[in-house]
Amino acid sequence: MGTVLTIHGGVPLQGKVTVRGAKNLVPKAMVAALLADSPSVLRNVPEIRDVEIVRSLLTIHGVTVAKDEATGDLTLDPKGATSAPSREIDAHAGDSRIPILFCGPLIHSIGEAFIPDLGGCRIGDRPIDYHLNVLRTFGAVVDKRPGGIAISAPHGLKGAKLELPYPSVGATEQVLLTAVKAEGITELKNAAVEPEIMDLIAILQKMGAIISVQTDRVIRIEGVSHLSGYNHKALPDRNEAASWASAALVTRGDIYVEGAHQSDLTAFLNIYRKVGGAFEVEDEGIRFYHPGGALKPLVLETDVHPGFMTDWQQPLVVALTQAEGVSIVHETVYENRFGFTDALVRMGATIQLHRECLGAVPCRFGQRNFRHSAVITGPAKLHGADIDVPDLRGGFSHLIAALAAEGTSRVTGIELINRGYEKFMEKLQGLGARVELAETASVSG
Ligand SMILES: CC(=O)N[C@H]1[C@@H](OP(=O)(O)OP(=O)(O)OC[C@H]2O[C@@H](n3ccc(=O)[nH]c3=O)[C@H](O)[C@@H]2O)O[C@H](CO)[C@@H](O)[C@@H]1O
Ligand SMILES: C=C(OP(=O)(O)O)C(=O)O
Repeated sequence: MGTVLTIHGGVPLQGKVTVRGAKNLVPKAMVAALLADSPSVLRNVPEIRDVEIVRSLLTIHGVTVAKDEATGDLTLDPKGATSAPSREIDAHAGDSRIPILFCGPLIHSIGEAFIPDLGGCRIGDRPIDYHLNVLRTFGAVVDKRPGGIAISAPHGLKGAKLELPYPSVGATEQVLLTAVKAEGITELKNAAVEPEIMDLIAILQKMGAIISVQTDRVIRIEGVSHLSGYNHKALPDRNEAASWASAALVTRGDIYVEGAHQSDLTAFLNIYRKVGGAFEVEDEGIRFYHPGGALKPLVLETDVHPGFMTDWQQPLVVALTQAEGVSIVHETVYENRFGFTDALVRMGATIQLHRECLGAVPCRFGQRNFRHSAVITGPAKLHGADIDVPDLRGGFSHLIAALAAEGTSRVTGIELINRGYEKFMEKLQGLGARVELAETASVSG
């Protein structure tokens, strides 16, 4: 049995969608609740799979997670925190990237952690060497075991001077979640400063942490011995907002994204305007629309914040297939994030991948045989196809390509999209998309 989504293309998406708390913040805020000695309340929580995974991981570690059915708010009470049965931890292997962030909080609360093998999008190797190196510098002992890693700190966790080789989001969060209760002062150089990290810092500060964000990617943390629960409204999901914005452009539609927050999307909005999209910023959201006429090609590089976020790249590439002329996209964050373009080419797009850095600045992947630059020639007439969703953003980009295409597409593997897009079927239907879900006995991709 499998679920097949049938999409009849050619309908401009029009209407309103609401984005709630960010996938890249909410699960981490839930992990932070483990650091407290009283309950936390998290608001604006989306119904996505990554939240369910972390809820389950917290629950098996003795944290009580209660959901207010009317508001969706979560109350997380860590007072019963304890080791989890390995069988139940193993069941979470391959689920998401968040478990690695349990290391510091679990050591602080119960003295040890067992972290199952990670999941998340397959868009490169996604090693965890930075995470393990910073944990070791704090004094943790890391033991690789079949199915995961065991971590403990027989002599406690102590603040340290650290520098990341690259401003990794997850490794910066690892440092924050560990340093807040480590003994002494931690200084992190080359930290990531994405808005979701700033929101995590806001949460930790509400809990009683002492953290200063200094110039040039330096974060300084003074460890404290106790933290209290927080009450926090998660920042909205800027990546989902950017996805719907691209959907409006690709389908020549008009979508008001309630919850979209201008200052978290500055780099995206500049590119959106340059490619020929229009937007109107309101207090509660942003209206994104295709103003008519031809889209313009451009040259674009993904980067860490405040640059153009890598998770915005895939849906925007679909818009670039409709621009008049040649666009270049240089992916500098992940070495293997253009796999999704194969399906776009099958749908009629002209996209060539190159190993060279086709950007202003050579990146880490230049001489290493990774096809991480894309040349997109438009406008291309897209036609429907059978597609198997490869990953979260790639999958969303396939959906919007199918929505713009002539004819019918059959999409499998859409469960992956639930990991980051809340109620996307309802949202698509609300925007006028002609989509149908069906269960089938045999699925051909
Ligand atoms: C759940 C979550 O928040 N996911 C986001 C997070 O992923 P995530 O935190 O996994 O991404 P990172 O910022 O850590 O990764 C950036 C780069 O650093 C490399 N690296 C990272 C860690 C490490 O130990 N070693 C190493 O080499 C990665 O392979 C990648 O090339 O930030 C990414 C970059 O903004 C986003 O695309 C993801 O949506
Ligand atoms: C890469 C992504 O997520 P994750 O890090 O959870 O795999 C994403 O959200 O596009």
